[in-house]
Amino acid sequence: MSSAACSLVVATRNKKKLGELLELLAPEGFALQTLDDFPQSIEVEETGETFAANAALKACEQARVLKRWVLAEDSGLAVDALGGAPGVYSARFSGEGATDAKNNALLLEKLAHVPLEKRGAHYVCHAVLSDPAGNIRAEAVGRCYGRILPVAAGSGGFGYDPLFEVIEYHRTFGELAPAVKRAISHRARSMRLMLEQLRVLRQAGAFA
Ligand SMILES: O=P(O)(O)OP(=O)(O)OP(=O)(O)OC[C@H]1O[C@@H](n2cnc3c(O)ncnc32)[C@H](O)[C@@H]1O
Ligand SMILES: [Mg+2]
Repeated sequence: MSSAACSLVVATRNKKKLGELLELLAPEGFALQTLDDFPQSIEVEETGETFAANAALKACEQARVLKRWVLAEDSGLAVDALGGAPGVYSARFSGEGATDAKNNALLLEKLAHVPLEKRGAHYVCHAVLSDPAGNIRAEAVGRCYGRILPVAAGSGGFGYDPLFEVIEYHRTFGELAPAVKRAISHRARSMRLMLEQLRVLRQAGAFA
């Protein structure tokens, strides 16, 4: 499992997301590489209207270029009072030059007059595994439910985490320990389902 041809490329340009994915996948014994290992890796445009479509674009287009197995995910926040927005636009909610701080500020502004009991939201993570030819070989979806607080709490995680209060804990992912996020987040749930499929594929010799 140690040669480059056997390895799995975890494809994301978001360092915080990459950190979480590596922590979830690394203990499972796969030889993981990142886009930093491939100077020829491309920027994939997220032109899809669904998490599934964008995850497929990120995995399959990169796989065709790299000629490697590629795992990618598209994730985001769906807010009930905003009809599911920002959704697939979560990373670019505040437009050109968006940052986590600007996105959070815009979210608070849009929910300014929404009472606490109507601030339900959930994170979604849709993961896709592509083979080196660019064919989808596995998919998995994970969700995590909570609500958007009117004031940020904590500095852990990334993105909307300081505003996202997790239903099970009544704390935001900004406040909760990384180990909790690793156990119950949308990404954790998606990766648990993906890992089941990765193990089956590995057993069948797919990565050999
Ligand atoms: O596309 P890649 O390169 O993977 O990196 P990205 O940050 O653009 O990733 P997405 O397109 O999947 O958009 C995800 C956005 O959704 C939000 N998001 C997703 N998961 C999150 C999490 O665990 N905590 C906080 N915000 C999250 C955050 O704004 C992310 O930038
Ligand atoms: Mg993106």
